Amino acid sequence: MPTITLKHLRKNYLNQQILNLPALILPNHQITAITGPTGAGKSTLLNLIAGYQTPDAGQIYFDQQLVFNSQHQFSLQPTERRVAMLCHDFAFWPHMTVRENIAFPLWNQLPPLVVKQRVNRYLNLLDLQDHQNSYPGELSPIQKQHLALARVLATQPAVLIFNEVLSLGNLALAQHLRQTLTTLARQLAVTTIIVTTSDQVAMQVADYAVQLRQGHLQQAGIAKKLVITAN
Ligand SMILES: Nc1ncnc2c1ncn2[C@@H]1O[C@H](COP(=O)(O)OP(=O)(O)OP(=O)(O)O)[C@@H](O)[C@H]1O
Repeated sequence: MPTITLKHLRKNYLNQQILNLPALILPNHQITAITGPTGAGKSTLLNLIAGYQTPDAGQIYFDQQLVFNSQHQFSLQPTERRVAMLCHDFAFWPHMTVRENIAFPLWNQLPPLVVKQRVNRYLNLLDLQDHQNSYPGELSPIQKQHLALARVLATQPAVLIFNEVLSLGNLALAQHLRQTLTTLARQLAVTTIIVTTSDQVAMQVADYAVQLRQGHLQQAGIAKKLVITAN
């Protein structure tokens, strides 16, 4: 897990400042939660870290490696940052089997035998062996969650990010996904950043928590010591 260091990070939309973080360090804990009410800037921060959006100013480091610097217009692509996002809508390839969905992102990167071994490992981990030749449309909601996790974990990212705010359609399903994700992240030692509106969720699942309010840092520290504030 890299320690993620943000310096003088700013993001505007239409001349309105929506994120302003003079200095923030996300230490190399296993699970970090970014929390705060709607509009606090959580998704924006996640997207800036991942490289899906570009800051208006500032620098981002993963450990000592510079991944973004506004002064030199330098920005590593998300794949170069080895950041992967667990998609809330899962976005499977419907015409590919479960096995093919997990293998597809690996085909251009690894030799066929390694892909096969990697896919077998994650099929086993997520209890999907018996469904490897099924199509995503034939899976239960829980199995779809497991496929989404297997597919993203099989890429072995340096940082896995998940915006659970976008996926709260069904509370029981959302809880299952959060639980499975955090259990696996710890078991596999995958650094994970979860975005949530709930301070309670942050305290339950995370090691470190960053709380935002209106684009500013409210608190950052050990998740269990987060001071819960009214939204
Ligand atoms: N593409 C955009 N254009 C204009 N304003 C935007 C855009 N994206 C986000 N914003 C604004 O930036 C602010 C922060 O948005 P952001 O989505 O990062 O907040 P959030 O904390 O993730 O909220 P939520 O919990 O609802 O997802 C909000 O006021 C939002 O309206």
